[in-house]
Amino acid sequence: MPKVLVSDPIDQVGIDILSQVAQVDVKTDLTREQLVEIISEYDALMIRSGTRVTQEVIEAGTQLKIIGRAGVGVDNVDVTAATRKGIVVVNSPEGNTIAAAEHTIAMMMALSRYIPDANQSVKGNKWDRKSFTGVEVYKKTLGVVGLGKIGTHVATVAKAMGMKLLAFDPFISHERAEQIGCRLVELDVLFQQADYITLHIPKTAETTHLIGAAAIAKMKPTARIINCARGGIIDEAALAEALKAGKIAGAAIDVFESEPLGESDLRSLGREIVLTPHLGASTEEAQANVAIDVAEQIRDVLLGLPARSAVNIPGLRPDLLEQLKPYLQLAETLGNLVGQLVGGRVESLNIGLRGELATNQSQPIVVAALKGLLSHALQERVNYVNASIEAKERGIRVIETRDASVKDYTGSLHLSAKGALGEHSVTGALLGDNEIRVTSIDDFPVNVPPNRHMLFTLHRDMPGIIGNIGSLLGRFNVNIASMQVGRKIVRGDAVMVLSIDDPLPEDILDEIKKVSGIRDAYTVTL
Ligand SMILES: NC(=O)C1=CN([C@@H]2O[C@H](COP(=O)(O)OP(=O)(O)OC[C@H]3O[C@@H](n4cnc5c(N)ncnc54)[C@H](O)[C@@H]3O)[C@@H](O)[C@H]2O)C=CC1
Ligand SMILES: O=C(O)C(=O)COP(=O)(O)O
Repeated sequence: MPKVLVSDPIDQVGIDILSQVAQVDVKTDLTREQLVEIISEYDALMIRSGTRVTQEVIEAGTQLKIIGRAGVGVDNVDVTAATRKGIVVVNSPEGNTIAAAEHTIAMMMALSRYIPDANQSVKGNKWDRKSFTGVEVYKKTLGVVGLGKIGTHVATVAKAMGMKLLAFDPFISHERAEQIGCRLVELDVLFQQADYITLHIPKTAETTHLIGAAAIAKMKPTARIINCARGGIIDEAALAEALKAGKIAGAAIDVFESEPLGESDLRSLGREIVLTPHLGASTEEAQANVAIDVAEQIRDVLLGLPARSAVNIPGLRPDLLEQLKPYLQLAETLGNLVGQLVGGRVESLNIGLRGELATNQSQPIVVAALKGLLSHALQERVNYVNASIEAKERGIRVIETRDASVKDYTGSLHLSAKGALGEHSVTGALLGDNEIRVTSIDDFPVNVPPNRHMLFTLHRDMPGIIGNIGSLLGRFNVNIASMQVGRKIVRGDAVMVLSIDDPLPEDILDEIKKVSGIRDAYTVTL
């Protein structure tokens, strides 16, 4: 039974799903050293934002197949290191959207009405009404930085509260922003005009310290900033300084440069700051959502199925994945086949997408073909995660061509590989019931289902060859399951494709090559 380590607090519903297929160990207080020490026992790791999955952890995780982040941000995972090792990293892109957006609105209101300090005052047996006169958000301008899933929900709710909306997001169109009711502006304009600024962007090199002294200097003295996205997008020292000096009116912060928050000037500020310990996703509903979402993906991957929200498998959107699954299988099979026909090092792979396939997103198909191509050499070390990197590192040139006009099958795939030992091509298509058919070998037409063990010959189309090969295999007790010949012209060159029940030993292959009229012979194991 596979083993899953859960190293952050996860809703029980997720543990229950995992327990159906794996031994689940919940250990939420591990030190970095302890994690590195035990991770080699595990096939999967399930985390939230608390566990740092460093390169060291990934290197030590020799059995790891998947890292599941029960939430959105994967900045605590070295995704590059995981990708290199073929470890799938999955998250739950939508499970906590509402929770994070509602926390943002709660923070905005708490900040505007000084609720945390007023609450503390009453609990401290005071009845102070003077110190907590707040401000309304109605008719104020909210600047949303990052109009993705959370930013959009925040904007929608804020609009219903009567706020005017500005947004900055270089990856969103004006039309999309308008649909949400936001005016898309440059960041400086947002800084200058907004009464409230809320951040909903990932932390990247570009967004680190996006809000520092220079940005704050552009803001209104009445501006209030909310960060429920990621620590480090705000320069905390500059923020504390600006609040102390009254350069802006307030800040509500859920996420910090270093978590848990250590000694910080932010702690010593008064009612102008509201701090929560990374609670954006902490609702019962969100925790159930993300636990189910990620546990199901871990379960699927452990069962050999694809994950629906892998962050390091390029181009595999869940809806597309479902639609493309049979074609991915086709691409992988043909990649594997052509890779073995070429043998040795492959220099280039031409991928021809025809018919319906030419109109689809090609990246997953390309990845599947590369996975197949490399699988003979790399076995289980290559998967959908690292196939592109492995191919690139081997210097394999990938060329894609599309031809939607080919109509012989709904969609067909033509792979042509060139290597140090020669060049070969295969074409394949799916029948109505998604059964794979190889429809050409080296441009000779055939119609064969792939078989675990196959023998291909290139020979002169002349009487006696088929009989000779048949009796030679018979002599060596090799059972033929099916046989087909493809030729372009009578008495020209031809290919023979034999499905055989057992692998063909090398010495028999050498015998076959000696048969008169045989130009070449290849065995393939799929
Ligand atoms: N406090 C908490 O507990 C939680 C925090 N989060 C964080 O909230 C953030 C947003 O999450 P989602 O809305 O789900 O992500 P998303 O991917 O749907 O949206 C992010 C948006 O940021 C935009 N963006 C990227 N770089 C940008 C830049 N340099 N300037 C402006 N816009 C940029 C993207 O175009 C995208 O529209 C993430 O950092 C996530 O980790 C998410 C859930 C809970
Ligand atoms: O989903 C995210 O990005 C979050 O920040 C939530 O973090 P958490 O799972 O609550 O540690």
